[in-house]
Amino acid sequence: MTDDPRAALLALVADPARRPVLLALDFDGTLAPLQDDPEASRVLPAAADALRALAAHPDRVRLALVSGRALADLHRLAEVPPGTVLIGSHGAERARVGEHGLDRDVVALDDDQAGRLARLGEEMQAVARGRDGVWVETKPAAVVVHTRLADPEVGDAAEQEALAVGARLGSVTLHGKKVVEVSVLTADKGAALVDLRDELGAGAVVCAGDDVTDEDAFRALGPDDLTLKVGEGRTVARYRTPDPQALALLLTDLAAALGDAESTRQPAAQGGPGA
Ligand SMILES: O=P(O)(O)OC[C@H]1O[C@H](O[C@H]2O[C@H](CO)[C@@H](O)[C@H](O)[C@H]2O)[C@H](O)[C@@H](O)[C@@H]1O
Repeated sequence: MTDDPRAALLALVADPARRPVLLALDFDGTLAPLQDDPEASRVLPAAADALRALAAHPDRVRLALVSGRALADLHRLAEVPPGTVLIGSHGAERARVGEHGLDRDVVALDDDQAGRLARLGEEMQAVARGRDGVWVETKPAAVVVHTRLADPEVGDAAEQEALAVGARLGSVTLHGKKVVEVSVLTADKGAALVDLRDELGAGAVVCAGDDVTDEDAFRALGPDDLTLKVGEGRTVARYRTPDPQALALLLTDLAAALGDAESTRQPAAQGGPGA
């Protein structure tokens, strides 16, 4: 078995027995380099071009973004091609990108969940209050405390308090990169990805991500799938690539390989030269 993710990826997608391959990609830190301001996050241009090219081969590859972002944010910022499935809020939200908008599921909270979400919002605002660089993001089923802009000791103290709030009020608490997210639902990226794979009848999954929540997705997959950690840090993923730029190159190579396969097939199918 190779340690080269490029060779493994191209071999997997070339195997007719594995079609279609579900290409499931995290957004922040994977397709989009991390930013101080989450509103500034965008898919790298080379990766965006590759995704558009890959979307032209739905018989070979299906695209999904699997993110912790609220679905509406993910759709607005990622600008992925029609046909792409968006999994947001770490699996709690899902939609498919259409030509004219989102075909989406709605998050339904019961009274207990809605009540805990409201209290989480209030208590997390109290955690951030008076701490420079600490701020709160609200999602349909979760509240997030961000500390990337804070001094390390200020951020660490805020994260510890946020974790304690999560232990009291949350169903799931995630401690990611300079972020504590508390959800009132029990979704995770792994369960959402397995559901999507089964629904699509995918022959294999390629999954890339950079943060601790992506480990849920890696763990949920099998030895015949391809898991790819982006960047440093402990992982259960089989392969590693250094950064989003390197991932964009892999996607570019994959799109080129599918394009080449298409262009070598077409002349014969259309009665072209040599037919
Ligand atoms: O699952 P992901 O697509 O990786 O989303 C995880 C979280 O991403 C965002 O926060 C992270 O990225 C920000 C922009 O680069 C960065 O400023 C922040 O420190 C990171 O934690 C997003 O704001 C969260 O809602 C997502 O859960």
